[in-house]
Amino acid sequence: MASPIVRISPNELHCNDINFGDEIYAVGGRKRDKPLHQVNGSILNLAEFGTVDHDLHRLRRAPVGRFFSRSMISRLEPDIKTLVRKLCDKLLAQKGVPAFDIAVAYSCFTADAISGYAFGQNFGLLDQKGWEPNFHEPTLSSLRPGLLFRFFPFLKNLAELATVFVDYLPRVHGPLHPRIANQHPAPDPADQGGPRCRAIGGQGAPNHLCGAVLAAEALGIVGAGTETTSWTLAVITYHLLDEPQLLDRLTRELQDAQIDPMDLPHWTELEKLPFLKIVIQEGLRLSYGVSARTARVATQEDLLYHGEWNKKSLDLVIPRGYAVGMSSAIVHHDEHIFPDSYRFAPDRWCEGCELWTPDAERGMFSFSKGSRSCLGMNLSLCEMNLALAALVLRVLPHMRIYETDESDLRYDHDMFIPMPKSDTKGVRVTME
Ligand code: HEM
Repeated sequence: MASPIVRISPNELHCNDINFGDEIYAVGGRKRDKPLHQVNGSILNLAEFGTVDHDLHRLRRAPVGRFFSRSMISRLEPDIKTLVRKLCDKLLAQKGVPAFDIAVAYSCFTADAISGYAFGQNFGLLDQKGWEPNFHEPTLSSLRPGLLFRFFPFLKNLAELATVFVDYLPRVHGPLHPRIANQHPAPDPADQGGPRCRAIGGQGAPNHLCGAVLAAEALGIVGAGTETTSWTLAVITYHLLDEPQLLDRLTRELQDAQIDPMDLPHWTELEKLPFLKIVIQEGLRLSYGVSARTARVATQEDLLYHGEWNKKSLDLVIPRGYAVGMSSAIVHHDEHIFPDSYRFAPDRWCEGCELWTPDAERGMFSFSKGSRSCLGMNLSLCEMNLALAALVLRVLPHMRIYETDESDLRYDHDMFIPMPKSDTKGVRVTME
């Protein structure tokens, strides 16, 4: 068995021990940078997501984070309910249409939700006739060169060409730039960067960066808010259709609670339904969120690791300045924490049930942990609770899996988000 701490490059360690997770992904003022090599893989260096420095990250996250609290998401809830109804109506109207990828359909829903919130006007992807264009493909295209950028970061300057080619970009990418520009006009040069720019870019953000900072933040939020939630919904949908007894059990729970899919209750009420809750939890576990190893650098303290290896005690000092990371795609398949880990088994989250282990909650890394954990968790939970309740009652009884098996969902390679095998045709379904 490999050591729980393994050196994976001259500057980085990988950790496979959940007991050390709270040290790596610390909170409470313990500073954690992101390694430069890691953020080099993203074109979002100006957004909070791609910010190396702990303090600058706090400065950038605070103004955006306010919009994603539970109370702010509750104010957004009526818009999400409207989109859920549109999604269900549109899926029901696909009767007789050739098989389509349900992950792409869900991506239209999540992209409309986050774009509407970010820009005040959504992309309208659920209003178009089919599922094309969508934000799915553009997101994958922007993630594809990530590894190349890590080693040759100067190549990222090519992304600047997007401004020149904005009119030739896919229809959903093109409007992004002008939309941001219109809503956030360039600041007065006398205004030291402008209040909005300072809020998002950090004190002292130079004027010329303002548009770029806002564009990076917008792209980060729309990108992060689209593919993650939609993939979790697709994974859950596949398993509910593949195992009808799970769908029956969830349907019964929703019916017993008298949930009306045309007049959904508050998402926080849905969250109280025990089976819905663990179905979502299990979907999050098997969709991983981010599969990449995301590392943190403790800049002000050495980290002391105390664990066990080969039945002997293992004590290590990880010097400050050194990157250490974990990956949900590995942790979520730790058989000590999640036995029979590839099986979709919601009951593993119920204390005392088959496959339950006391470490399960602590072993959940889908939204990451600590000061740089997912900013959009509440939005995502709101979307998933509302969408699943309506889909189960209205749509899934008419949906069938089409020429898709588990190999079309299973994690095959990492593109920051988890990717299935390259020749998959997606999680295809038909409507009857
Ligand atoms: C199932 C849904 C989602 C999952 C599993 C998920 C997962 C994650 C993870 C693991 C991270 C940390 C990445 C890292 O360490 O580099 C993250 C960060 C982030 N997520 Fe999510 N995410 C989800 C949905 C969303 C949504 C709906 C939004 C919408 C705003 C969002 C916005 C963000 C942002 C802005 C960050 C960067 C936070 C920061 O660096 O301070 N995510 N997410």
